[in-house]
Amino acid sequence: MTETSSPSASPAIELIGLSKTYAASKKAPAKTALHGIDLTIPRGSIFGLLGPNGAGKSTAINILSGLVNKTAGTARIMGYDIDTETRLARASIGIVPQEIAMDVFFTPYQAMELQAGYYGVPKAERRTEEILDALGLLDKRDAYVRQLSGGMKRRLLIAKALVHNPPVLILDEPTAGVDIELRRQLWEYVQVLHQRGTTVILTTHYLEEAEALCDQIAIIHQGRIVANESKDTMLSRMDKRMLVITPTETLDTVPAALADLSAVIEDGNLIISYLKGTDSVTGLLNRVKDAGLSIADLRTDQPDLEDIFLQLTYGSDVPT
Ligand SMILES: Nc1ncnc2c1ncn2[C@@H]1O[C@H](COP(=O)(O)OP(=O)(O)OP(=O)(O)O)[C@@H](O)[C@H]1O
Repeated sequence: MTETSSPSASPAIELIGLSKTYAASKKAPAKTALHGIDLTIPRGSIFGLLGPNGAGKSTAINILSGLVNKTAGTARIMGYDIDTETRLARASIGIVPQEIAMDVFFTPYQAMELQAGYYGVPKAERRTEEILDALGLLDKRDAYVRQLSGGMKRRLLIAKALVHNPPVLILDEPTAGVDIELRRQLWEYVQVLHQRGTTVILTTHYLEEAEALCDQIAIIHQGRIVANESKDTMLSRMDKRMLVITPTETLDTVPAALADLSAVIEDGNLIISYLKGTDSVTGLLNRVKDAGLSIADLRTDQPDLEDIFLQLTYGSDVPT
């Protein structure tokens, strides 16, 4: 194994031209799940990888964990190439899977010890009790996994992913189907890991979760990265507002006098996009009146991360 990279200067994750095409089977034609994606995840970030079902998130994660072979491109974890420095790359990452599939005949303590053995963590360096304690499972250390609640099993999955103290932790849909209290606990623990310097990557369908936790967000859609920016930049798109005007007479097209505005007609309403703090709503209303429209009703709408997400992934009707 050659170790030519310079891990200390490298990002936590670096994907360059990463592609995956699943081969055709009797039941389905070949499917390209990733179209040469480039993605850099900085060290120490809490990074949200968002995308609708089937976008390619699991494929990307499974390539990093070695479950799926890529078709082309390069993937590095903490600077270690998954092809040429496989062992170091694997040791650098912990993955908490979506599915709760566990051997029910082990206790949490035994499950942790087995996992530590799998990663070759020497007995003296194991932190089994410390990790179980951090995840609120110490009092269940000797219970059978089958006796644990769904939330406890999920926490045990996180505990197992931490046995080798990986600098990068990937949580695949960590709070799907989890109650509010457990979600809050998991969020708190993610913050603790973050404060300790762990790079945390999470996939989630809950945009609220990404908004609360992540400092950087990438959106993947049909195997392509369609946005990748800091959360603040993504949220600053929210300076955009929509002025929704219901005219007294139904409109089919934007009046020519308003053609220079960012405006569309939807369900007979005139929707004008503007920037809060930059454009004057009074000025816009005067323009509308000068165009000869009389206003029956009006309101302003604010896009949120959900709108931005839909706009980027479904070409939704949020005006830009
Ligand atoms: N083993 C496989 N064989 C063939 N096609 C696959 C395989 N695994 C995934 N795909 C296809 O590749 C595409 C991407 O799937 P992937 O599971 O990576 O998406 P995802 O973003 O993780 O979705 P989800 O949020 O539903 O888990 C989908 O069209 C999926 O049907």
